[in-house]
Amino acid sequence: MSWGLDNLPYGVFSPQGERPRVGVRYGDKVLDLAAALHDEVFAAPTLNPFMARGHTAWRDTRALIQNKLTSDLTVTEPHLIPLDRVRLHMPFEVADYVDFYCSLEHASNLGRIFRPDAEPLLPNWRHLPVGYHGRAGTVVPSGTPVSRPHGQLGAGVFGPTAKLDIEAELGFVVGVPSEQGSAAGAFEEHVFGVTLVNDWSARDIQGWEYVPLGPFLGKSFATSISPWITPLEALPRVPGRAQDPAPLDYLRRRDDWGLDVTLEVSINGEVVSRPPYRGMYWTPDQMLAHLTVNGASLRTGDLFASGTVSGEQREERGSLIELTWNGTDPIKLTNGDTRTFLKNGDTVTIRATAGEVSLGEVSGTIG
Ligand SMILES: O=C(O)/C=C/C(=O)CC(=O)CC(=O)O
Ligand SMILES: [Ca+2]
Ligand SMILES: [Mg+2]
Repeated sequence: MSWGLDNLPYGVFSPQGERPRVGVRYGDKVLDLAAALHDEVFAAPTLNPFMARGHTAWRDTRALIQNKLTSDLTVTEPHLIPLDRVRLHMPFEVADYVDFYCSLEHASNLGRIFRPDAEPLLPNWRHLPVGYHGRAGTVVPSGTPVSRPHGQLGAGVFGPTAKLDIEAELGFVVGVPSEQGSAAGAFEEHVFGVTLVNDWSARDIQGWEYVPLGPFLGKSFATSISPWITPLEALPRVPGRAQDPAPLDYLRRRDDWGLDVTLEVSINGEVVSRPPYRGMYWTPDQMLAHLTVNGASLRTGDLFASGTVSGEQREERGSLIELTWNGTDPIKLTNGDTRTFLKNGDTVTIRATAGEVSLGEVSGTIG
């Protein structure tokens, strides 16, 4: 069965007329954890209090749920609610949101497009995972409509963006906070799980505003995440991609944190790309080490995303600016339509799987 015992992602749901609370997805049902486990932490309308409990509690709870769904199934059955009878909500309260730029292929493609006369990769790129601070307050759950942003598109030009784009990414959710000091080597201790991220981007606003401080209003209007947070334990890990030059010691990989996840991007129901996470140059443990190396502390609910996932092939690119080469080479859809950037009414859905494990989907319609 899909969404089986090896999957069990966490989310926040409410049956009609009832209060939002924490549940686990099992098949096409959601297990009401407060009722099934008699633990008030799951009566909260966000995952934050449970995520703050830490790695041992996460592991024990997962084992307990697996047990409730097998040997104790008759007792548990009444607490399984069909998904079509519930609403899904924002799964956690986002503390800070940071976005990295970890795909070598994506960074090279964007360099070629934005800076055609320079080397595609900037000199720092292979030495550190480049990132920027995003806007936590505009991270929204899947299904939230996305309004086309207005802004400056060039000198003296103001209007709606003509280059509304997507970025298919994985996001990592921090459960356990840290005091000032590096969290290098402590990924499993701090990071609770993984969500899907669509980092909507207005390329014309971005291209005009971003020098020299990086993305600002071109990306801060909305960032969508999937409703189910997949525990790290559910995800198959693989060795990270080889790195040249060898990174500094604080960025040295102490473990295999490559993740064998394949994303799938659809526009109006038609698949346009399948970006492979496995080939990402910088791995999640390196992002966490870099994020904290200056002493910055972590809070429960911090979200750090991988940056756009793009592979070597055209049909593996995780943004429209790459898929259409900044609009010069439109995508042809099977109904005869073409797309450069998004039109009003378009729905973009990003799904992801890791073997048998589904990470669900994040979807948004341009309204
Ligand atoms: O290279 C640039 O100037 C711009 C890069 C991006 O827009 C990418 C970004 O936001 C990070 C990512 O998603 O990889
Ligand atoms: Ca991004
Ligand atoms: Mg964004």
